[in-house]
Amino acid sequence: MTAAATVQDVTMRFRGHTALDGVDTAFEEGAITGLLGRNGAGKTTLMQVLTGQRVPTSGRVEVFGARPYENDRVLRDICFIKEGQRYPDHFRVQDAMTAAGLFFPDWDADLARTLLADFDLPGRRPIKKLSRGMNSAVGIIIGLASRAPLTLFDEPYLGLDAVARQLFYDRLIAAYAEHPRTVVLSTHLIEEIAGLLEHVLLLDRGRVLLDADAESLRNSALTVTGPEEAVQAFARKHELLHTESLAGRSRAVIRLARPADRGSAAAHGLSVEPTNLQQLVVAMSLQAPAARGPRSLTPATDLEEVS
Ligand SMILES: Nc1ncnc2c1ncn2[C@@H]1O[C@H](COP(=O)(O)OP(=O)(O)OP(=O)(O)O)[C@@H](O)[C@H]1O
Repeated sequence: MTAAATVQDVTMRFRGHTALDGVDTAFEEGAITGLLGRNGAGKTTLMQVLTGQRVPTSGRVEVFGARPYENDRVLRDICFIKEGQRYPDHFRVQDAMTAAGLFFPDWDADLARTLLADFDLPGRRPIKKLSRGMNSAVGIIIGLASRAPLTLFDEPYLGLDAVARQLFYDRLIAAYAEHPRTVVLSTHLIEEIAGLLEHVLLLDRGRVLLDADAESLRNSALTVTGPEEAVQAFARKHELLHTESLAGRSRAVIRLARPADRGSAAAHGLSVEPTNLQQLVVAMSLQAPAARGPRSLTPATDLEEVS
């Protein structure tokens, strides 16, 4: 794979708190990666180090072959859309589009115009008078029309209704099909975006819990139901992520040792359903703390100033 961005053993400490803890990963060029994890898992922090907004305490970050910090050549190729994006007070919607057009070398003005109409955004209205959802739509339009080779959306939906979110997903796929680029999308609405993702990076308390392509993930997890003992016998051969039992029957989310083992659940007398991405992420995130034990406190000597 060709990586648009690589993150090597990156740790980011804030005062008394480790937001990223030895993160190793790579973002494949031309793929859509879902950056998932519970509140405080480190998603925004990872996006900040990728976009040169923060320098990690240790480790190495490269985007398009170079460090992103204060590197204009690299930063021009990155668009980072955050939740609740702020704009200068006097900006109208059209001013935000014009400013973005000046900044991004690959800006697609036609696409921006089409998207303004799609999202029903009045170009002349001051941004500070927009509703919360309309404000989010401005960011989404800039992200899509930037055609930036690395585009990151950090939970960009604040206040966006279901119709507008669907519009975002549809337009993202269309824009991506026309001009493939590297997209990183962080969200808690996992099932809504599951179908868009080619890769999944799941963080938990600053560490990578899962880094896998979406297709193999879909094939590797399943939910089985049956007599408690039969479920346990099956689970012992694989990885048990989550289980609930009632009156001698169990339902378990399992990560298979090998995708080919999928059929063997029926041989154990179990009924099988597919596990969706959200169930898998929830099961893995719930399991993680017990497996790892409590996070140790950061030594005082390692503290970093909080900005
Ligand atoms: N400037 C800062 N100073 C101190 N701690 C910080 C700072 N920025 C982030 N953190 C802490 O780092 C951890 C990771 O935060 P981050 O915003 O990256 O999480 P997240 O996965 O994006 O969460 P959410 O899904 O809630 O947006 C949190 O515990 C947060 O409180």
